[in-house]
Amino acid sequence: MLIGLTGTPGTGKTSVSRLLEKRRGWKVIYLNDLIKEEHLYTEIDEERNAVVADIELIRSRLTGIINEMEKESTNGIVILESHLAHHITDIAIVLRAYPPELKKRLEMRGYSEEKIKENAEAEAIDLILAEAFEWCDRVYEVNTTGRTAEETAGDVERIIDHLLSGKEEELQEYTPGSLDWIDSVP
Ligand SMILES: Nc1ncnc2c1ncn2[C@@H]1O[C@H](COP(=O)(O)OP(=O)(O)O)[C@@H](O)[C@H]1O
Repeated sequence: MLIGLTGTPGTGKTSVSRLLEKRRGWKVIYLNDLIKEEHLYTEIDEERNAVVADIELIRSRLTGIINEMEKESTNGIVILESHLAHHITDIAIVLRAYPPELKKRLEMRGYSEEKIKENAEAEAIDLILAEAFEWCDRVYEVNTTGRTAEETAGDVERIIDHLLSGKEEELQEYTPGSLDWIDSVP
């Protein structure tokens, strides 16, 4: 089963993925690294120090990788980790962080003022969540605010375990739409 773990940069996708790899033996594809390593992009945006991902190229490259990894992974779970994951997967778990807290996390990571502002504003308007609704069949939302990476990993683990056991009806607490942070960016 392929699960997209998405969310604005700084919400904790990488931290959570590393914890779940260790704890559960689930395979993780760190998509942003793969995009750069294998040039799965159309151009480099020098100004924003970012690349413009080629989603079609990524999709075709991932097909073979995912089939292989599902065979090797515990329970056949493959996590696609990236703020782009929801463009690829049918199931998306969207990590959220209250923008003022997100800003602090990104400051700790040495992001520029401009990139911090851009990401905090994207988080405030639910940008990734809205995209996930557009692209995915099933979307779950995990609020990481005021919690540790360990606790968030526990939330993601609980969602995946319920998907594996077919008990999605017990995942109401992760139903998207309860967060309204539109006025949270100073
Ligand atoms: N509840 C939480 N869940 C995940 N990460 C958290 C949480 N609280 C604080 N953090 C911290 O926020 C940062 C998230 O960074 P990272 O995992 O690289 O995010 P992303 O991969 O989404 O850009 C890490 O330093 C992590 O320790």
